[in-house]
Amino acid sequence: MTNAYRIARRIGIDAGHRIRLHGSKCRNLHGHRYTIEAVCEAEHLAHDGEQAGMVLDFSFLKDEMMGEIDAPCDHGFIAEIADSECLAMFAPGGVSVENFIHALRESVEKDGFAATTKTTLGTKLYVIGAPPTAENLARHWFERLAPRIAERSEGRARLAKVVVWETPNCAAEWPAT
Ligand SMILES: Nc1nc2c(c(=O)[nH]1)N=C([C@H](O)[C@H](O)COP(=O)(O)OP(=O)(O)OP(=O)(O)O)CN2
Repeated sequence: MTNAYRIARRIGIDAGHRIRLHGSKCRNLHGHRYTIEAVCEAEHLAHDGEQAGMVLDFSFLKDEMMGEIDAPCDHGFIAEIADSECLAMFAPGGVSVENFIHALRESVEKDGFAATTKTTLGTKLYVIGAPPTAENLARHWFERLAPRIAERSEGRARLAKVVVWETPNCAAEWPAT
């Protein structure tokens, strides 16, 4: 086993979602206080400069988590692109539901997600390509954050995993370690 330093940082967001095909209560529109943890590791600490002695400055890690997760999702609604009944509720006046969902689908196919506030009531909407379970969100946010961590640490650190707690008792992580 290779020795490495590991750091972890958590943020919390509030967001709504539903699990479209769930057989029970999670089909309902509901919300969670999500806790998201990002774990980063490096074989070597920075030798000099403002990050000397660090894998990655905790504040840099927070900046990236806030940009990729908090800004588009906090106090928003996280939906699956296949959940057209749910997405239809967010279509703003003057735009057909078909066109609204088509534009979201194009973004999801191109970028892996769609984020918009051009919705009914200006509600923050974040759309991904899979059901918004803790497992899929952990993988999605891992894929969003990983390149940011590499860049912010000038290649020294890598994202090891993302853990998403949906409730204080239930968590999923990607990748399994
Ligand atoms: N493996 C998964 N199972 C479930 C997920 C998930 O993302 N991954 N999500 C849900 C629902 O979203 C639900 O809101 C959470 O389910 P549950 O644990 O049953 O909710 P509780 O309110 O009972 O949780 P407590 O921690 O006991 O308050 C369902 N399953």
